[in-house]
Amino acid sequence: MLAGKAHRLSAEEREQLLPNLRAVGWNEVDGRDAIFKEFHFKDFNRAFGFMTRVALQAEKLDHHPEWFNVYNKVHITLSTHECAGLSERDINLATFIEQVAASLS
Ligand SMILES: C[C@H](O)[C@H](O)[C@H]1CNC2=NC(N)=NC(=O)C2=N1
Repeated sequence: MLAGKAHRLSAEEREQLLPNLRAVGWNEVDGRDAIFKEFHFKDFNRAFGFMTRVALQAEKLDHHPEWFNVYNKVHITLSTHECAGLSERDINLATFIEQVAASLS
């Protein structure tokens, strides 16, 4: 799960890993090494159901999102404190988040 220390993704790793996430709406944050996406659901129930599933997995992975929710919207920023930037942990969590969102829409 948390195998060893997190390292900031290299340029090569970014080129390999980020396009898939960009293609589904994740963007790099200006002025900070992090990724961001805005999710919209049908209603609060769907949004909170989504957050609940993500929260349980985040706790399992010991890797947690920075997020903001109003009604049916959930804004998520992912970054890794340990390396002060984007690591593979963020990619893994974003990939899991996509699976949950797909199963709820
Ligand atoms: C002490 C604890 O393991 C760390 O603070 C974990 C918890 N959750 C985390 N979440 C995120 N997004 N980045 C981290 O570096 C991180 N570190």
